[in-house]
Amino acid sequence: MPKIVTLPGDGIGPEVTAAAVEVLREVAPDLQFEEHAIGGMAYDAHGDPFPQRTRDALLDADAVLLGTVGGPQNSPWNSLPRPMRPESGLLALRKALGCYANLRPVRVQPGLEHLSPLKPELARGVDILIVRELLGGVYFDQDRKIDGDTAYNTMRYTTPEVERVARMAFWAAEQRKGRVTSVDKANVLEVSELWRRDVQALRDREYRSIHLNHEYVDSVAMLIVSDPSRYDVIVTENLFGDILSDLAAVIPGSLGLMPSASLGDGAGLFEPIHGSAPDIAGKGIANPAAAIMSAAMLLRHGLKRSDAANQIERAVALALRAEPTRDLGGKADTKTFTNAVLEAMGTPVG
Ligand SMILES: NC(=O)C1=CN([C@@H]2O[C@H](COP(=O)(O)OP(=O)(O)OC[C@H]3O[C@@H](n4cnc5c(N)ncnc54)[C@H](O)[C@@H]3O)[C@@H](O)[C@H]2O)C=CC1
Ligand SMILES: CC(C)CC(=O)C(=O)O
Ligand SMILES: [Mg+2]
Repeated sequence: MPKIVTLPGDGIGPEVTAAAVEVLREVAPDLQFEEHAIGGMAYDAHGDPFPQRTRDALLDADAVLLGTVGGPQNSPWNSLPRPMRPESGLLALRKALGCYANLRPVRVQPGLEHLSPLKPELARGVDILIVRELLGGVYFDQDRKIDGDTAYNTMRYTTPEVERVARMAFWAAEQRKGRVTSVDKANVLEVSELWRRDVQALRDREYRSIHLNHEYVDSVAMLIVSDPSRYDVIVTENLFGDILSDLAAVIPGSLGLMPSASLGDGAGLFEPIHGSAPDIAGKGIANPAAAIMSAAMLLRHGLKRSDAANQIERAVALALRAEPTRDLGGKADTKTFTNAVLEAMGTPVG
């Protein structure tokens, strides 16, 4: 009986996680769920955004399903010492799980081109996988400080860190169209120079069947939305990947359509890429599709149950076709959309 640790967190996290769990219970009744605290609500309840009890629960987990963390801009959480803030709890969770590769698919399913603000001929068939390095760069480096009118953070990578995430990107590309674009800022940053050198060397040594090119992050920010079909797999460092993937959410039409899987040393972590959306939290209108599709990624990557994952993804596409959520200009709210997905799972294929 696989054990799934759920961490609903803050804001819309509990709303979208409840929807994802409902769908998982339907396709995989043998799963055992154990809910724990993370983020701002964990700080309020236990004085720690990543409490020891949550940490302990991960030890025998087969997979972790996360909602979102963080409060609105005026939240008292934002005045806490940085290690006590909700976002620090999430970073500590990722580190504890050793999830160094964050897979963020950007797909426009057939028949859903109309949800994209892009011209249909640009949106049609888009299928990009962004592989974001998740445990390094400015988010984690301890060489950081704010002192009076001076502050700094450090973007640092080592060859082993670059190679392990690049390997994940090459592995994914082998099962796709065989193309990897490595994204950096090597014209300005030494850390990007190392990144580019190491990704190229690994490709030349071990992945000669993969077509690898290198592009600058500023140019990719333009091209990913103006010519998305040029990309198959994108691999990039932590901060660039965070920003590019939110930008890429424009392609399917909403952040609410962007799931993710974070893989690495042990149990995988599965979470929507969006934040806690304080502007809509508690209203019952959050789009749960990203969380539900993250649950599908949990089944595929965490439990090796691809059939069940495909069933969920197909049902989400059918539900979106029938009635999109508010963020996509439709009328469905969290509950009606989740019910539509559950109903579509019983619909015969074809
Ligand atoms: N993985 C995580 O838990 C993340 C947490 N955050 C945190 O979330 C909080 C809010 O951050 P924001 O910058 O406002 O980003 P956000 O992603 O929470 O929201 C950006 C915009 O997208 C909308 N949105 C996001 N997800 C949606 C969904 N499922 N359905 C419908 N609309 C959706 C929101 O309503 C908002 O207008 C902050 O405290 C931030 O630090 C931000 C990003 C990731
Ligand atoms: C720590 C998170 C708030 C960073 C983020 O925006 C993300 O992982 O998508
Ligand atoms: Mg982000």
